[in-house]
Amino acid sequence: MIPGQFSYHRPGTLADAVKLLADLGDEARPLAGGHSLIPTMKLRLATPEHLVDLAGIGELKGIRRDGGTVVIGAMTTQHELLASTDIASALPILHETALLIADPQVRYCGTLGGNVANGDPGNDMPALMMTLGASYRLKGPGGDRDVAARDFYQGAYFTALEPGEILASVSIPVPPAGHGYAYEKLKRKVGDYATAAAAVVLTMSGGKVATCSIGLTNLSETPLVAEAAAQAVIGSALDASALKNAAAAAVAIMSPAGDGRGPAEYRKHVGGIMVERALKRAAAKAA
Ligand SMILES: Cc1cc2nc3c(=O)[nH]c(=O)nc-3n(C[C@H](O)[C@H](O)[C@H](O)COP(=O)(O)OP(=O)(O)OC[C@H]3O[C@@H](n4cnc5c(N)ncnc54)[C@H](O)[C@@H]3O)c2cc1C
Repeated sequence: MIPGQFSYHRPGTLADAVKLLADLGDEARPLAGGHSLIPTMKLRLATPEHLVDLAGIGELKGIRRDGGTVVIGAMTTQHELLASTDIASALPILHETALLIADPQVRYCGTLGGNVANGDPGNDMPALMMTLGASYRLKGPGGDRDVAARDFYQGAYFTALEPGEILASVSIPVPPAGHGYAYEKLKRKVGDYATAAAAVVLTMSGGKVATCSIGLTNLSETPLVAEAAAQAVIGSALDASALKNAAAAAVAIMSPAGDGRGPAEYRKHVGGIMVERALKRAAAKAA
């Protein structure tokens, strides 16, 4: 459980970090909270020769409102998300989801940027970011670009990040006032990754679902957007048959691996239940 040898770098600006990563090449990795990368290095599943610590870069921190969007610096910790009254009021589902990640010790160190950049299908934030229609600002040697969260995840631990690019911030459109939301996560014990989880953001009008977005965590090698499941409830009063149709449409796109959290069929089954529960709870919260 001792990592291989590496050199440690601590740039003070984002520009310096980008330059370092470009100069050091393939064997360099950004280090955020270290709560995924360091355990992976201890298991020798990753053996980077250089770690570029982003902790000293002030421009990667903070939460600010920009019109109808909340912009969150990549190095903002999950604890800081939970402490933010802006997040609690504008993006309550982000508060709810952050609270379901691991335990306080992990949340003090783990960052939003590290959580979404890692490409781990078990992480909770990626599916939520897809549900909310978030986009990621990437900075690299070739300049800046914005990538929609929905286009970012390409395979397990495989994302749209190009070599040398750093995820600088996450921009999240604020859902309309009165929206309903829920993140339902089944886990074996407090602090565990999801066996299956579903995020729902919806609006209701006249007792019927007007808009709906559904995301799924740890039910495939990437986070998923369940488009057909959302379509199955739009226009309905969320009666039993609409809920069943939505769950079935979501299950149809799931392809989890069987692992210590259960066989694939079990995880798909409970994934459908998470979708139903999240829809019901979100609708009950909608104004
Ligand atoms: C015991 C335990 C339980 C956990 N349970 C959960 C859970 O239930 N749900 C959950 O969602 N997470 C869970 N986590 C993960 C944790 O929440 C962190 O979010 C996660 O470790 C990644 O964030 P980090 O800041 O630690 O990133 P790091 O570990 O520092 O980095 C992770 C990866 O992302 C890259 N990276 C980091 N930041 C950037 C950036 N800005 N730009 C480009 N690349 C970057 C790194 O190079 C590395 O490859 C758990 C972790 C532990 C140790």
